[in-house]
Amino acid sequence: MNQPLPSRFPLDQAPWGLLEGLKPGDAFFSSPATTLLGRGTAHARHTPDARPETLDAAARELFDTARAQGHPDPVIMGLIPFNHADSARLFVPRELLRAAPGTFEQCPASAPLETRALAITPEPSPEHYCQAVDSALTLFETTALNKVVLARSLRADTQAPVDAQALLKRLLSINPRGYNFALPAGDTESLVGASPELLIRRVGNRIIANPLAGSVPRHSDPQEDQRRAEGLYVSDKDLREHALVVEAIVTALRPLCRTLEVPEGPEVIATDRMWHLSTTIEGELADPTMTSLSVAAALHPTPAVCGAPWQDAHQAIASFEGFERGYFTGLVGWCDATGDGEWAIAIRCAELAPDHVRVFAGAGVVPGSSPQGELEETAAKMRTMLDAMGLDYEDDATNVTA
Ligand SMILES: C=C(O[C@H]1C=CC=C(C(=O)O)[C@@H]1O)C(=O)O
Repeated sequence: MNQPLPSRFPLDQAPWGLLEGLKPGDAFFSSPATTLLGRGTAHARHTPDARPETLDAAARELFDTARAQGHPDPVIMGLIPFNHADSARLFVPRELLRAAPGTFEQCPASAPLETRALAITPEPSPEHYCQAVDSALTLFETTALNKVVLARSLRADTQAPVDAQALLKRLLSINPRGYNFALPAGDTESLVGASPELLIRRVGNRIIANPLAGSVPRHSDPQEDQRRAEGLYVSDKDLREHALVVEAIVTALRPLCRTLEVPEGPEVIATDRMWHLSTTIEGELADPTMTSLSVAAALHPTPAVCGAPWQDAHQAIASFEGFERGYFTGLVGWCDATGDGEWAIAIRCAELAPDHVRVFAGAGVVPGSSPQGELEETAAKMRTMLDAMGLDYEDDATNVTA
């Protein structure tokens, strides 16, 4: 299922050429299956909330409006927030260009950006984060909560706006096989990232999900790096953390699917900075009219970004995390008028604003987690974006006394 999507659209040019055309206000999404550049906006909906029914209704309206105005084959691109109470941004681009996937590896290597930061502020502080993990560990003993994903962010005030196109080029040269994206996230903001995680791809009645959970930072020494990957395979804590995600996705997909293939155990995959436990689940939809967006909305948020049970985890995040996630740990992707599409989890990403950037990362907390371990995991995850922007930041170890 990682071969190019059978395209009903002409392939306009090589992927790299597509990226060269990215302008402020445009939307770019590349995956192992396709590359899309949405130029401008023909029709948009900023939904009042991100509940599945609201998203479905907004998508139907967008397709109807686009067709009524003469668009023969509209495609929706968009950002869906973590929180169901927040607004999603769905839009049909004025012009859509598509390229075949997979040739980013042959593209010229791009250097990291040289971002000048006036100040870098952790929001919340490392100390607050460690206390949040500690509070979650207490909840495991006293409530039904089994897992919660706790996140934090860094705000870097910048002298000049970070260039989304240059940042994407760098991300594609270090993560050519991931889900790389840049989409407008506000009047002057955009969300740019290199996610390793596919929530759902639909091609006809076939679907594929690729949840990740259970992680360890990579190491510059190849032997130690290998040792860490092997350790992840047998880490009880990480396998439990992973199993909860697979279980939730399988439970949500079963009623939607005629067939579902679930491997017995996870494999280990690498990004530039992390090793992750990964499971590829494939199935055949029972109702082939169900769109990629509807399937994504039915699954979101999985315990890879929220926790289990869902309501308890959501409550713990609202009580302990101390910042608004917005589109971070939401969804980014596209859906065409036949329902085919891809929705990746919006992680390993940064929000770019004219005078600052905000980088995010979260980590799954389960019984057996340690505050320091999760702090280090989130620091390592943030490095993908910090390195690409050329920003230096280390948590101040003296702050961290949970
Ligand atoms: C929430 C994030 O990662 C999720 C996805 C992969 C592995 C994860 C983990 O091992 O904790 C998280 O569930 C993030 O990267 O910010």
